[in-house]
Amino acid sequence: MNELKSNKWMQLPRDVLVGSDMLGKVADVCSDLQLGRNALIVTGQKTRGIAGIKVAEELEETGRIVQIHVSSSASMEEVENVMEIAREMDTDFLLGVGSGKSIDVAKLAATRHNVPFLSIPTAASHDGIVSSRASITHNGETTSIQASAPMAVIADTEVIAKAPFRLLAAGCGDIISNCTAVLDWQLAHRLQNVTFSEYAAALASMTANILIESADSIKPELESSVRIVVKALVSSGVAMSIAGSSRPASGSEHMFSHALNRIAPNPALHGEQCGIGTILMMYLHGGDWKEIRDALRIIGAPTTAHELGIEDKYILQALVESHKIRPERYTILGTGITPDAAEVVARTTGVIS
Ligand SMILES: NC(=O)c1ccc[n+]([C@@H]2O[C@H](COP(=O)([O-])OP(=O)(O)OC[C@H]3O[C@@H](n4cnc5c(N)ncnc54)[C@H](O)[C@@H]3O)[C@@H](O)[C@H]2O)c1
Ligand SMILES: O=P(O)(O)OC[C@@H](O)CO
Ligand SMILES: [Zn+2]
Repeated sequence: MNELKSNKWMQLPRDVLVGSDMLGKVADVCSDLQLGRNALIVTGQKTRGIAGIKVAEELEETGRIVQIHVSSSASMEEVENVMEIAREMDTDFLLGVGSGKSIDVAKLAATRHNVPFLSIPTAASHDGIVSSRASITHNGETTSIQASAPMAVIADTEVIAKAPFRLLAAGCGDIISNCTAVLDWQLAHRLQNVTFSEYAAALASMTANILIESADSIKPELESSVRIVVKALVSSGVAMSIAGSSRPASGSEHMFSHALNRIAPNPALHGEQCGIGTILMMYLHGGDWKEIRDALRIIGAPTTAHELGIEDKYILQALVESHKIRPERYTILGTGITPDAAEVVARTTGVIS
């Protein structure tokens, strides 16, 4: 079935807060959304101290009962653990406080337990902070599962600016990947009559282009840089909601990143891999891959396998196998590229040397 035809329900966050000291607004947001008394926070080992405890305290001050669960992985087992705790404490809502993994676990557990979910990222490393999808590992395979969109996104720019800059640069890679995702979507529309949304595609492309033009404003430890990136991630998330699919923000470059996650012994960050995937796939599209590479370089995101910390052989293997990741999603990779063609694209773009 056409992956987009059945999706006519656009789910968007109701409240989006981006700015300094926004963690202090969490109780106001819960009151605004009339969220009830029992709250379950899913956070990470590191991010518990960075934001998890502060969020719990803010909620407790307004008389709410709060439980914190520290999650170590984005696995289905963890989602089930969290659902069990949610049942036991009869939680009214969940909060994902931390990086992508904590947010995904909380998002899917909340969806399955049928309660609202708030997304409180401590890093702006990808657009999952706002999307209605959760990337969860099950039996060794990571799949992107449909979930409810967060009721609210609370992005504290002060907290995010203190996170390692590598995470913010990765978020930029995830946004820039909209460039090839939209080209792939247009191609699939022309060749396979896949449903295409002009609005979603225009929003996704515009978001990536604004970020490319602002590349020299993305600097470490600056809240103004964080604001640019978070707004772009929100915008990409809205594009996916309009489309009812990740199509406007995920094409062949994401398939390359997903393939690397399967193949490379130590994969890099999602957004870093997608950024390099965008250079490679833009070359295959015959587009301006140098513009993509230069923007990533200015930002300080990796543009080579060496900077990614992944051996050249895994890059080549991932390129050859990327088309198998999501066979129903037609992209520039078509039915796959040969090992020698993979070597040409990777060497010409300087991804491998
Ligand atoms: N749901 C979606 O639509 C979607 C989209 C893209 C990626 N993902 C998934 O998200 C996950 C990747 O997320 P990620 O890139 O955030 O990586 P991650 O969740 O592995 O986090 C990376 C590291 O950043 C640290 N961190 C976060 N905030 C910090 C801070 N303020 N200070 C110091 N350290 C901090 C974490 O502790 C962690 O060690 C993957 O599982 C991926 O599949 C989901
Ligand atoms: O559907 P996927 O490929 O998981 O993509 C979602 C998100 O990473 C897009 O930026
Ligand atoms: Zn992504």
